[in-house]
Amino acid sequence: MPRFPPSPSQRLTTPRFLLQEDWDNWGWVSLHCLGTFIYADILDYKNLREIVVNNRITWLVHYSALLSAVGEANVPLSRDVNITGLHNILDICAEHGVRIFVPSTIGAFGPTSPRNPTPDLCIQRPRTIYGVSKVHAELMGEYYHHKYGLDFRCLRYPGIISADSQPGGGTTDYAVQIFHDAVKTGIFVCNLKADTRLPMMYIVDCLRATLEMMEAPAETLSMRTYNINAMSCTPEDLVQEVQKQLPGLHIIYNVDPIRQAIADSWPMNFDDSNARKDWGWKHEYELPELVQTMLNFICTNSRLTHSN
Ligand SMILES: NC(=O)C1=CN([C@@H]2O[C@H](COP(=O)(O)OP(=O)(O)OC[C@H]3O[C@@H](n4cnc5c(N)ncnc54)[C@H](O)[C@@H]3O)[C@@H](O)[C@H]2O)C=CC1
Ligand SMILES: CC(=O)[C@H](N)C(=O)O
Repeated sequence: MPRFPPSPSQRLTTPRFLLQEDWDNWGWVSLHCLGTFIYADILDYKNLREIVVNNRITWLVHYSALLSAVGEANVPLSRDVNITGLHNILDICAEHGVRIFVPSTIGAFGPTSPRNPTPDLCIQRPRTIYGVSKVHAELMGEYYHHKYGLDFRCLRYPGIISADSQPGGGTTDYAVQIFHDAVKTGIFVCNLKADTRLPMMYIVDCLRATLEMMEAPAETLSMRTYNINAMSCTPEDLVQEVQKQLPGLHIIYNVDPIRQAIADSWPMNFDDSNARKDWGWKHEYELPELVQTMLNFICTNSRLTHSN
């Protein structure tokens, strides 16, 4: 078990040298203690440009966004953050020769896309402002690549499951919340139907995929935007796996119609064969390992919190 919080010398370690067990145990928590953090508004173009220039940024990973469910609750803010914010970032990167990674999502597809499986190239007509903004990001990034030579790279993530932060207002939030509630109260209220199948991935695989795609030689990339996948599961599958460890877990299904409609329009299975072929993508975590790792992390953290 790594020391937490990391010592000053550990803080100097770059993410690339973190051990697998560090990721498993502390994940982003370790990363949080490694670098300089500057609060910035993605809509403040001048300030962002100053940060990029003053810190000699060469790679920009652009994660700021409003996710699918919160986006539907505030369309103007979502449009500003997800679309205007992206424009700011693309312009700064193009102007200063900065390479850029932007995550897209299964939410970039819609009810008219093939859902089982969903390939990289097919109809994309999402019905959420989140999905529309992500299709826009994919197309704008690819356009800047062809027009200005911007090194734009993009992965469409499935629902990402991680233990060290609270879910951010997405349709796949249930798959994170279940672990916290299972450990804290033993009761979980699920806002999607038991048989809603969606692609999912553990955060460690997601971060590794991101780094591998960013490091892939340009000539291996036949596309600038790739699907990546690990597993595909329903709330029922997840509940059964968690109950193997915590048999007392009680589930109540209380479906949220907005989230359910979004989930019903998203891919059930994600075809990531191009990522596997072009730059060797391979996931490591299947559902049983994911559940075990999540429960270990949350139980250890809650024991530490109670003993402090
Ligand atoms: N978590 C998931 O399952 C998936 C996430 N993604 C993408 O990964 C990225 C990160 O997602 P999460 O960490 O889950 O979401 P999150 O909601 O936890 O984080 C989004 C971040 O954006 C920041 N933000 C919002 N408005 C801002 C502004 N005006 N200026 C600067 N920052 C602002 C928020 O403070 C927050 O830290 C997003 O682009 C999302 O679309 C894609 C697919 C799946
Ligand atoms: C899959 C995503 O993009 C995100 N977690 C959401 O549910 O909005």
